[in-house]
Formats: sequence, C-alpha cells, structure tokens
Amino acid sequence: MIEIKDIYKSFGDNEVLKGISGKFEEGVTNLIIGGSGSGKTTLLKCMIGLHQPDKGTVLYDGREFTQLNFEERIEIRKEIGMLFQGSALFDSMTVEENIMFPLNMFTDQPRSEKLDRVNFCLERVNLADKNKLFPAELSGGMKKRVGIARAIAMNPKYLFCDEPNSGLDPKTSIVIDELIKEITEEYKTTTIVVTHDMNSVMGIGDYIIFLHEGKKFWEGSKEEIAKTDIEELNDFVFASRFMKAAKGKF
Ligand SMILES: Nc1ncnc2c1ncn2[C@@H]1O[C@H](COP(=O)(O)OP(=O)(O)OP(=O)(O)O)[C@@H](O)[C@H]1O
Repeated sequence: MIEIKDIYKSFGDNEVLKGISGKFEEGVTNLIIGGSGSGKTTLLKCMIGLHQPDKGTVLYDGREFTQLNFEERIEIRKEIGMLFQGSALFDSMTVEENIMFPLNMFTDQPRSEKLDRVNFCLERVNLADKNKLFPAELSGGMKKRVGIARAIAMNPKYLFCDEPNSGLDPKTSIVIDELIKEITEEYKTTTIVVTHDMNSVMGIGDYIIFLHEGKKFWEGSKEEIAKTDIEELNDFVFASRFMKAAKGKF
C-alpha cells in the first residue's frame, strides 16, 4: 500500500500540487486522473522521488520515502516497476536486453537466471520468442508490452504506469489496460496509473483520484464516477461526444 499525505509542490511561483492525500491499496488498479496540466505527472514524480515535494509525505507500506537517505531510497526503488509514457525502450538494445537491463543494474544473478526471468516476463505479456527484435521492429502496442515486461522484471511490489495508452488505438489500449489489471491482481502489486483516458477509467478504475488545478477534487470507483454531480469532474468525464451520448446509461 502507498499512502500520500498532504503533498505540495511548486515550480517557482506556479503552485502545481496543493495538498494531495490518498491511499493506494495493493492488488487493485489505482488511477490518477485529471485534465492536462492538473498535476498528475508531477504527483507521480513526487511519489517515486524524481521530484522532492515541498511538503507532505509518501509512505511505502509504512516506510516514509521522503525521509530516507540515498541508499535507503534505492532499496525501495528496486521494488518499483515503471512503465514510462512512450515506453522509453533503449533503441539500440534488443527486446531481451531491454528487459534484462534492470536485472543487470540491480542484481548479480547469473546470466542464465536472468534469461529465464526475461523469458518468463516475455511470455507473461504474450511476446514469447521476440527476444532478438529491436524496438524499431515493434508496433506501438508491442513496445508497451515490452515496457510492461521490463517493469515487472524485478518482480515489483509497486507498479507505476504513466499514460500507458498514449498513442495506441482503442482496441490495443484495452489489451494494455487488461494486462496491467491482470498483473496487478496476479502479483498483488500496488499499481498506480496516470491517465486522462476515460476508456481506461471505465475499464480498470478500481480506485480513482481526480485532480483539478492541483487539488484532489474527488475520489471513488468507476461505478461511482459517472454518477457524480461535481461540476469539474462532470466536465472531465463527459467531455467526449461518446461519453455525452452515454450519459445516464451507466
Ligand atoms: N520540471 C518542471 N518545471 C517547471 N514546471 C513544471 C515542471 N513539471 C511540470 N511543470 C508544470 O506543472 C504543471 C502540471 O504539469 P503536469 O505535467 O504534472 O500535468 P499533467 O496533469 O500530468 O498534464 P498532462 O496530462 O498534459 O501530461 C504544468 O503547469 C507544468 O508546466
């Protein structure tokens, strides 16, 4: 479980996060949603230590990340899997080398053991035998799946996904969403997905926090989100023509 308490973050005089709190449980997909510029990525970066919050705490199963020294933070980082926006694969490395990268960095396992783990992860994302391909030879959806395989290589307790569906068609987006949900339930990871994709919200949103202008305006589940009468959330949820047409049918 990850808990955030009263997180503040500014860049100069731009106050981006204004006291965000929330509890993200393990084994469920937790979503951080909100419009462009609402502070989603900034919050994610504060949680994984890429930004230092100005105020507030981040607790990983009770361990206060914000108070840890460099070495202690590395121990928690080893427990974190990250799926970056745009997959962020190393273009000059094969699929196998990309997935092995965190294992090379954080473990001294023999190569045969690492290869077994790579193959296991590749099978888990339905890309068995694609070891020797380079990222340029993969479709967008396949790249995301390699990104997920790399994110789970270290068997993480915590899984962060930043806009996992960006650049994907709706059908492939559902495949990626479902894969994230399955992995979360199977390995009981504490999973946090940053998204502004309403399809993802309605598909896998077990627990959702909605950010607006740097504040948490709402929290709840996908079942509750379509029934809210909060104006700012309604504007976000029913922004698309499809959702407008479907209003009242959930
Ligand atoms: N490193 C930075 N330096 C200065 N300002 C930043 C930095 N990172 C983010 N910001 C500002 O913080 C605000 C929130 O940005 P953030 O990327 O967190 O929003 P977001 O909700 O993830 O948006 P999007 O959905 O468009 O990715 C923006 O005004 C942005 O310009």
